[in-house]
Amino acid sequence: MSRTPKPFPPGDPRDSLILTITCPDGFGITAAVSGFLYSQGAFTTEAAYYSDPDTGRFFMRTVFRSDTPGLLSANALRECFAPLAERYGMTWELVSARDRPRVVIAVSRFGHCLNDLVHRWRSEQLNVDIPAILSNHPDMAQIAEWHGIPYHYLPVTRDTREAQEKAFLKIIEESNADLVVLARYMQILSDDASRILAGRCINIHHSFLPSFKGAKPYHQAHARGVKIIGATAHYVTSDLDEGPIIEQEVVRVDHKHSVDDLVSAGRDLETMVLARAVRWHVERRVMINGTKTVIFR
Ligand SMILES: Nc1nc2c(c(=O)[nH]1)N[C@@H](CN(C=O)c1ccc(C(=O)N[C@@H](CCC(=O)O)C(=O)O)cc1)CN2
Repeated sequence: MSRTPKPFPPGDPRDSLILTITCPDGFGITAAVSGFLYSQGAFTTEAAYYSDPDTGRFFMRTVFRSDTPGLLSANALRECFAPLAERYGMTWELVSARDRPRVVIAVSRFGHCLNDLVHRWRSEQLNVDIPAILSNHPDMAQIAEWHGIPYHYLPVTRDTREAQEKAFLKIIEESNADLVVLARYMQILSDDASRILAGRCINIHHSFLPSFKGAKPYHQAHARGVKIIGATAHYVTSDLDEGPIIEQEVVRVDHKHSVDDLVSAGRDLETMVLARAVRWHVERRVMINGTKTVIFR
């Protein structure tokens, strides 16, 4: 099939398919994938690769138009691509940019991250659906009600922790959630919950990890006399605040800042960092690489 090199007419970027791949590194991977896409009549609009010398893993993200003449459907492409993927030991995913991941948000008493994410959803900055908001406090119910999102108040005490988490997970399952966001949700998930949600639960920690893990990081930072504070979005694992980091941001502080001043200075960092992490995750730009991540921004 001969084609004169000419650009494909511009269209809606949401009429695209996103192929993400990770596999053991080696020769010919990009050629094999690009050759496959070319043979299928795909018009590539974005491609990124990373070869990690430490882990010997290769990472690839390719975006191509889904509306080129003769291109197979996503399901048919998946069937055709599977043998090649098998040959290279690929872990891969092919999704449509039009897909709207279902995101359940969990919050406790600080609503700035929740409010920011819901606003970004409402203003179509985030191509997601939010089927539920969960909380161990009633404080944020009005935000949910205003936006017509079901709010599940799941109070927790030391004695009810196990039952509360069971209810938490049941709502996530019944919501068919693709992603869970802990938007300042101040409860530690059990090892079981962390395993169930592995790779699809993002937490915003209000410090520049690995400094000041755990509870009250601003109090810890103030006591230490730090000159910067930060926020970190990371995947949740059973090791508290040690999951693969997705995004971080920092701001300068000094001796004049009280703990409350640190909390205020950190608030906008937290919302910005979490919003970036959620957007990159739903756009399939984040790939887990052992204890770290590769981010194709
Ligand atoms: N399994 C995991 N669960 C959670 C993680 C994680 O990385 N792995 N991140 C935390 C968020 N977090 C800091 O960002 C955090 C939240 C809560 C605590 C904590 O000590 N909580 C106390 C109760 C506090 C309260 O009721 O106000 C507790 O759970 O006993 C530390 C760090 C979210 N979960």
